[in-house]
Amino acid sequence: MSLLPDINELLARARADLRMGVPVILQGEDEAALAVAAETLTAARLADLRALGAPVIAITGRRADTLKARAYDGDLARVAIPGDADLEWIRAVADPADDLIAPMKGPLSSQRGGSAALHRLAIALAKSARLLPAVVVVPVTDGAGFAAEYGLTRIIHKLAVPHLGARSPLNEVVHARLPIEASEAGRLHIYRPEDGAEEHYAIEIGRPDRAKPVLARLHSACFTGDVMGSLKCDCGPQLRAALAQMGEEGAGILLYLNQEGRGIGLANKMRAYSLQDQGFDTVEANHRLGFEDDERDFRLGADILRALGFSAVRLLTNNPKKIAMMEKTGIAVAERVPLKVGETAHNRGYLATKAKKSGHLL
Ligand SMILES: Nc1nc2c(ncn2[C@@H]2O[C@H](COP(=O)(O)OP(=O)(O)OP(=O)(O)O)[C@@H](O)[C@H]2O)c(=O)[nH]1
Ligand SMILES: [Zn+2]
Repeated sequence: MSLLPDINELLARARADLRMGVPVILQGEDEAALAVAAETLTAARLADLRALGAPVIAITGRRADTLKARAYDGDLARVAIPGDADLEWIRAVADPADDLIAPMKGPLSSQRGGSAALHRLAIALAKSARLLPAVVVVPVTDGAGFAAEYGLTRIIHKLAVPHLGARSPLNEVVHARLPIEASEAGRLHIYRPEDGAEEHYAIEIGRPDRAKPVLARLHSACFTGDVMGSLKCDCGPQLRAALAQMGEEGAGILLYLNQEGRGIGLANKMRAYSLQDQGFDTVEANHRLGFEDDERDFRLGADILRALGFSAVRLLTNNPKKIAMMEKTGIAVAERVPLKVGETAHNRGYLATKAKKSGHLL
């Protein structure tokens, strides 16, 4: 029946539900659970979750490290929510904002034994909804019945898992001429993924020869740097320098990938900035929030280049991971073109951390 939403559509709906604070049913082989993102949980919903059973808060191994909670499941921990814990307690487990001024009291007790598969799915969904990776989970006996009774989105674990690790096919929606400062011969292409996630853009300068390596840049969205002129990073100057070089050469392709904050979203990036003001560097801040250093998937850049007809690039970057990923996904990197612009007194430490911890080339 084509009118029923498929798994991609249900996942998109679940992401929206989690962002709104609406519970989602996660369905395993012979177990089911109700999941609500810690960040959007309300006191009324917490009370109703408690009426169903003993909820836990699922957090990543990274966040568990910071909180000194045991991560028996390796990549994640299922932390028991004490009977007298309120919403503030849950927020403090999820969000490191007040880790230093109001450290969590008492040891956190993690669940061991049983399956953590639904909790892992819950965290993956929260990350893909660009929320803090912390989800309150409580078992329910009849997942299908519960979902039907309350009109909740129900995600079948075994159908969802292959989609979370994979990237969705991207389709070009439209392209149009866009003269820009760097070149009057600009053209903007819009790509929309089939899973309802963020759209990505490609700016083509001139008409690059598809048979030759094209001057290319994979730029990750940075609202603060690209638009506001932030001095904390080098994104704005890199964006403009890349376009300027393409304009001078008369040809090039800049992919503007909507992977704000290295894939954690703008709200989480601002949480990371707030931690940086407490003295943590860019990598430590991501870890305290429960994220990896870099949550981006550069393969989608290769997908767009291929869709545009390119198979080889001269890549404007200082990031060896971008080069490795291009090569791995079948786009040849004929040359690395360094992009060193925009160092300021405010971002010197950030750039040094990227060089030291993330392997960026100087
Ligand atoms: N999480 C997080 N993201 C940041 C921070 N500073 C900048 N960003 C994001 O980092 C990304 C910058 O990516 P790119 O310009 O592709 O930079 P790169 O990976 O260093 O690689 P090259 O510039 O190609 O050498 C953007 O998505 C920014 O929003 C930060 O402190 N924390
Ligand atoms: Zn930036």
